[in-house]
Amino acid sequence: MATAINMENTSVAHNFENSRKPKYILLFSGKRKCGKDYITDILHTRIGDQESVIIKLSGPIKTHWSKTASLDLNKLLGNGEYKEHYRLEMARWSEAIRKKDNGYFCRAAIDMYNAHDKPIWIVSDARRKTDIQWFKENYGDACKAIRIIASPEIREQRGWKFTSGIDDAETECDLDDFDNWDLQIENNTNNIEAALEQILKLIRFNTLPFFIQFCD
Ligand SMILES: Nc1ncnc2c1ncn2[C@@H]1O[C@H](COP(=O)(O)OP(=O)(O)OP(=O)(O)O)[C@@H](O)[C@H]1O
Repeated sequence: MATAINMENTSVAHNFENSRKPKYILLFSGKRKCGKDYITDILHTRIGDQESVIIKLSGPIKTHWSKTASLDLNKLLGNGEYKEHYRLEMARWSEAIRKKDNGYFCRAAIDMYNAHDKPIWIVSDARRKTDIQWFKENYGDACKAIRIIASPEIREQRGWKFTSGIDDAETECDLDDFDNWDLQIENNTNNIEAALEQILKLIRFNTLPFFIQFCD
């Protein structure tokens, strides 16, 4: 699903201090090809564009890095040699930034997807404990951590193939032993209605008009 991206705004979260707090932040995580994009796209459609926005924490990394290192952003966004050539360097660069400031890419992504005035943020790719920690430190109980689980067989049917260096990397494994999920949902079948219902229940989203549901 196309999500509005502010490609021009590659500076980090100037608006952050003044931004309104969202009512809910749904932090999705799960192994590759478990269906994070699939479920969050449908959820976003169900809740609506006025009330929700999808935030990809990986979104700003390439834009920021291409600026910093004076590289061709379009080539980095593609699937060719160019991206592969710079992959490791980019990973090192982003890791160094994260070590200094674990909220850097979270704030940049919030800005990039123009999330500030949407009450529900759907973060589709939490990968590290520090991602969840940063949101919880800044937004408290508004945050709900959701783990999507699919069996290895189903993930393979969806195109996953174990790749050393990716599937055994920190980005893929850091949340494997996280034990504070607000919700864990299975996504092994084509029917995701029950899963959607559980997620919507978590944020008490129902068919009442939006302004009534979210009045304090
Ligand atoms: N419940 C489902 N029913 C039908 N197709 C699904 C379902 N869940 C996921 N898929 C399909 O499986 C594939 C992988 O899903 P998706 O891209 O959402 O996974 P992901 O977790 O975001 O993967 P990655 O971590 O690699 O980005 C997609 O083609 C998607 O349409």
